[in-house]
Amino acid sequence: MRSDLDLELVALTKRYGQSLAVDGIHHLFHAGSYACLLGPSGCGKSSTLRMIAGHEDVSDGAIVLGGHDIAHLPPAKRGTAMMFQNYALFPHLSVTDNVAFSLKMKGIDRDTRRRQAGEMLELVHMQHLADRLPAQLSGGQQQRVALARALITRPQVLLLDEPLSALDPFLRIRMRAELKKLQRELGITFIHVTHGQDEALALADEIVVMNNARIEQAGPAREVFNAPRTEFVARFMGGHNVIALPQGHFAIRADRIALTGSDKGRLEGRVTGIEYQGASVALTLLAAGDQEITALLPEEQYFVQPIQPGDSVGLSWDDANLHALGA
Ligand SMILES: Nc1ncnc2c1ncn2[C@@H]1O[C@H](COP(=O)(O)OP(=O)(O)OP(=O)(O)O)[C@@H](O)[C@H]1O
Repeated sequence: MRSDLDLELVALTKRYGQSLAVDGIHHLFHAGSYACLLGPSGCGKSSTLRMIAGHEDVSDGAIVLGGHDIAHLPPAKRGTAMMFQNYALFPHLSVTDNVAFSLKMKGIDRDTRRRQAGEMLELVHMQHLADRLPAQLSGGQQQRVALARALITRPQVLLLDEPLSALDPFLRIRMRAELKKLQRELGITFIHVTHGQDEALALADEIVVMNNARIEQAGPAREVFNAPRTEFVARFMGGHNVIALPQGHFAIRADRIALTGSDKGRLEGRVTGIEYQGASVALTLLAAGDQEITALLPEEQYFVQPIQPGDSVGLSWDDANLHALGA
């Protein structure tokens, strides 16, 4: 169902001189959803986000929010707000003044600014550090301030450019849970750029996979992971094999491949590597046609009858787990 607060990209294009960074993409971000723009470095995801924010000129196409093309409005007039990768806090301003900054620019009086900044800081659990300077905060705390600063403008769409990349792995996982919770509480649209598959799977209602300036596949996280439509998506999302069969190329999840006797499988493979991963064991195999295949076995199953490098085994699967790949 479409809503007035959906954000729609229509043939959105970005050229830097001769080079095409975003190639006429179309997409509808549903209001109130958490979307992740996912893709390798240089695929055009930050350019897309910056065009939505108004920090980059649109070369062609439209960005429709609330029924209007916002593509040529100044950033503050779009109904969007952006949280930057490096947080971009003003070093000489206190936490409260950083958060209240955009209200000051709008000429809102001091008491109202401080009250609203206080509410935002409460939302991100930072009210107790309201008087500190950015340099006196940890990376995670700076990120919360940056979030509060973006949210104080009451955007319909919050844009986040690699918001977790500066954090250590432990904090990253904690903050990602908080981002998700915040998005649910606020009920606004979040569009989050990342090159991390795990991050996208953990956060997104919808994943938009970009490659070479285009959208390669978009859909619910589970669908994009389970049913990749192209070889690029299968390989980029990870956890899949791409196998060539007489009928064509297919993706199949590594944990959907079973081992049988060497003469009983659909393919025969020679074990080239074994990696213990805790809950599972990853076997790397070489099958006919030099195809490298990974089979992920539950660890208790592997240890009943451990297999050694050099052994030949049969590989089998249920055809329902094969996903035909386009070009
Ligand atoms: N200001 C610029 N001038 C010229 N080319 C640019 C500029 N910004 C980006 N590009 C080019 O546009 C393409 C897309 O860049 P973009 O930053 O959107 O990709 P990305 O997917 O966000 O990459 P990353 O994950 O590395 O940030 C790249 O080839 C990049 O080199």
